[in-house]
Amino acid sequence: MTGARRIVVKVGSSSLTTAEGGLDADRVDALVDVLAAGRDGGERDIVLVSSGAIAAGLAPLGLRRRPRDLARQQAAASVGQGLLVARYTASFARHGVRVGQVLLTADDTSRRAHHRNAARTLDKLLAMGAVPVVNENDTVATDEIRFGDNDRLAALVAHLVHADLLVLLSDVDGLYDGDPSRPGTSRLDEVRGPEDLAGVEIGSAGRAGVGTGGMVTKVEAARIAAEAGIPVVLTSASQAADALKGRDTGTLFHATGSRSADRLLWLQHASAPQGSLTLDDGAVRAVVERRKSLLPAGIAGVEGEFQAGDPVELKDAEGHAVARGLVNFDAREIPLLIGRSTRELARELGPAYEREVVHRDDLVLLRR
Ligand SMILES: Nc1ncnc2c1ncn2[C@@H]1O[C@H](COP(=O)(O)OP(=O)(O)O)[C@@H](O)[C@H]1O
Ligand SMILES: N[C@@H](CCC(=O)OP(=O)(O)O)C(=O)O
Repeated sequence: MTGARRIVVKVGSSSLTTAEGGLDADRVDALVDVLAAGRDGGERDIVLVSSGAIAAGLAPLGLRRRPRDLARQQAAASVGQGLLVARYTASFARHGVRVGQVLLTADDTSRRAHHRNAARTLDKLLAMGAVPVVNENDTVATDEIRFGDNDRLAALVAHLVHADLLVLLSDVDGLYDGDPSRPGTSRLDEVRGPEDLAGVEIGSAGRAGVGTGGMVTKVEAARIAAEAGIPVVLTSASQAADALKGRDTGTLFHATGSRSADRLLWLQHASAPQGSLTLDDGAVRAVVERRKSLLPAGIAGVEGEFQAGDPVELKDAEGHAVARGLVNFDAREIPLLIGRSTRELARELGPAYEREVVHRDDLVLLRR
C-alpha cells in the first residue's frame, strides 16, 4: 500500500458534518491536512470523492434533515455543493494546492465519449498538480441515471483513473461482523474474498439523516474495486493518515481480480437497465459463447421504454438475464427489426439500420 502512486479517497457525509447538520469546517480542514501530506509533494496523485453536498445544503435552506423527495435533495445539493467546494478550495489553498470540481453522472462512466472526456480531464488535473474533488452531479441526476451513492461512484472513479488503491473513509473504523453500535461485535482486519463475508451482518442504514447506504454500499464498492484489481482500505476519517501511509488500519479488501475493459464496469455493477430484449437460443449462444454482437435476427421480444444508448438486459427464452448492453435503437424501433437480417433491413429502411442492436464492445456477460 505504501507504494500506491495514485489513490482515490472517498469521504462520506457523516465525516464532514456537525451533529447539528451543516458542514464542519474543522473536520474538512483535518481531512485536507492529511490529503495534502499524502500527496508527498506531488509524487502521488490523490483524487477525492466527497459526499456532503446534500448535508451541507440542509441548514442554509432551513431543512432539519435530509428530505425524502428528489427535488428537495437536488436543491439542497445545489446549495451545498458550492459551499463544499468553496471549503475545500480554501482549505487546500493553505497548502498551496488547487482543487478542481468534477461532477459526474452515471452516464459519464459508461458512454464512450463521456467516459473518455472524464478520464482525460481527471488525468489533466492530476498532471497539473490539482486535486480533483468529485461528486455525483446531484442537481441533474434523476433516479434513472443516478448512482445514488458515492461509494460505488468512488469504485468506478478508481477504475477510471487507474488508481492502485481506494480508501473509503466513514464514521466507523472498518467493517464489523455486525452493527458496531452493538456490544460484542468485532472488526474484520482483512477480506480476501466473498467467503470472508459469510455471516457478516451488513447494515443498510447509517447515521439517521446524514449518510446513505450504510455499510452495504461500501462493501459493494469494495467488491467492485477488488474485482477490478484495486485493493480497498475501509476505515474512519480520523485514521486517514495511517491509511495513506500504508499502516495497518481498518479493513483491507484484497484485490481479487484483474483490470477489466474500462467502461463496462459501470454497466455490470451500477446500471439500472431501462428495459430488456429477449433473445432466441441461437442469439444467446452467439452472445454468451461466441462473444458476438446482438443482431436483429436473434431478437424475439422487447420490453420497456428505452432510448438508443441506454443500458438494457438481454434475456434468454426462459427470462433469465444473460448479459447487459448499451442498445443502439430506441425501444419503439425494435418491433420493426425483430427476426430480420441486417441486410434486408438496410435495403428496406436505409444503411442506418444495418447496425448491431447491441455491439459486442458494449456488452457484459452476467454470471450465472
Ligand atoms: N457491519 C457493519 N460494520 C460497520 N458499520 C456498519 C455495519 N453495519 C452497519 N453499519 C453502519 O454504517 C455506517 C456508515 O454508513 P454511512 O452512514 O452511510 O456512512 P458515510 O456517510 O460515511 O458514507 C456506520 O456508522 C454504521 O453505523
Ligand atoms: N452525492 C451525495 C452523497 C451521496 C452519498 O453516497 O452519501 P454518503 O453515504 O455520505 O457517502 C451528496 O453529496 O450529498
